[in-house]
Amino acid sequence: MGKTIAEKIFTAHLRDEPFPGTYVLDLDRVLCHEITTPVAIADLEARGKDRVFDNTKIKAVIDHVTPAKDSKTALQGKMLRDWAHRHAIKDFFDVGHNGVCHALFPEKGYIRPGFTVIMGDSHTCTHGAFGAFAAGVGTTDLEVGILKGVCAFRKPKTIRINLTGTLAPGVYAKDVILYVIGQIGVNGATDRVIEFRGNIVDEMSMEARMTLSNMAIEAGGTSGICLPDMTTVEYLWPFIQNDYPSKEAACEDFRRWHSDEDAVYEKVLDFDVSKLEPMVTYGYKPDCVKAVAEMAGARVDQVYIGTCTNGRIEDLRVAAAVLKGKKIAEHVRGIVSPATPKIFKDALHEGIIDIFMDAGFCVTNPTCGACLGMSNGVLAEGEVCASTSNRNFNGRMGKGGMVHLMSPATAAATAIAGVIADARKF
Ligand SMILES: CC(C)[C@H](C(=O)O)[C@@H](O)C(=O)O
Ligand code: SF4
Repeated sequence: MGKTIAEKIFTAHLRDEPFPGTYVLDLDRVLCHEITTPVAIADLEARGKDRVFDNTKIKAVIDHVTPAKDSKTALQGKMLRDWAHRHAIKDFFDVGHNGVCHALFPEKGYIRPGFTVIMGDSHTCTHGAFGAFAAGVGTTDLEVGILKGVCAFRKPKTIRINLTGTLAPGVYAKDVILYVIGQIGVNGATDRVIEFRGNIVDEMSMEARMTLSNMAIEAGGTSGICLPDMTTVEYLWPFIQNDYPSKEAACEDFRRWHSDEDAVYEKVLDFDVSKLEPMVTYGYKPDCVKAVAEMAGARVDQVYIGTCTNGRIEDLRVAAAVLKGKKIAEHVRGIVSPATPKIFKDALHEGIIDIFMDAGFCVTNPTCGACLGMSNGVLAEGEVCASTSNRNFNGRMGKGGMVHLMSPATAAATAIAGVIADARKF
């Protein structure tokens, strides 16, 4: 019987099977940020176990609120910083070098096909875009991961989602994933691995695949995996060029992680997305999804472009193409947070930052900040934000505030119009 990519990764990393169906896996990466890791660190310290399994496999960043906004966030940052220094964690990113974890770590080349990755963050599924098994975990698992480099998972049941057809101009990975979540629901993939397949995924850039995988958790998915191919090789090439004689050789090697033709899936879902239109959310759950056309005209107070979903250079390019030479509506506060310092610099050199600023946007340093309503753009009661992020829970960006999720193109058009708008009309 054939195996899925997740099953192959599990087999290759199996340390122990304490109960049937429960696999203890060796970890290639334990990623850390300043909101959840300090809790694990404090507990390890209290238990006299302030150790790390391998300081080269642990990567850490202060990203959620940075620079610190108050004493509490300053302490969270300090705890992570002191811990990273104490254990000589070389790949630790602080003010001036830091960015949103799920954009920064892939950009640094830390994620490879076939890897097992955990982090105390629900959007760890993003890294599945590289053909890795990447999952968000709670404090206890994070502690064990830090200490021993292992994590227990249940046998991976996989839902294969085939995305086929041709994406219409102005329709992006974000529209695809919003549509998929709208179709399968916020519990549609609970405790399941989603394997994204089909020509639409094959044709996507790594950035677009990360957008897709990023939101697997919004359908309950443990991980959202894309199969590694030449696009993966091209993205990783600066980091792997000494390991392979050629890109073709790397690509061939990555094929180890392809699901077998006769792999068994719990479910196979087919979506032809040729007729798909730009999508937007309307309620307080990510599966409350409608076509932008149906929501056009709904007023917004703020437009936020950034985050681990859509704060990458490709996203900023798309938004800038819509904004170029235009001004955002007077009543709209436009905020753009390039997800990493590299993205910020690239955007600067490409003239994208100029376009945003000339349009009336405020450009923040790379941080999660507004995405989870912690800094740099918290909403007031009753306010509405058009956002390129991944969560629209009630009060997510500020108590009493409402969030509409959308693509960077739709967000840019919405900023100009001051109401939800279709970028294809601009
Ligand atoms: C702070 C962190 C635990 C949280 C998560 O796990 O997702 C955050 O990144 C979010 O998006 O809400
Ligand atoms: S950008 Fe938003 S969703 Fe992503 S890790 Fe940060 S807070 Fe979580």
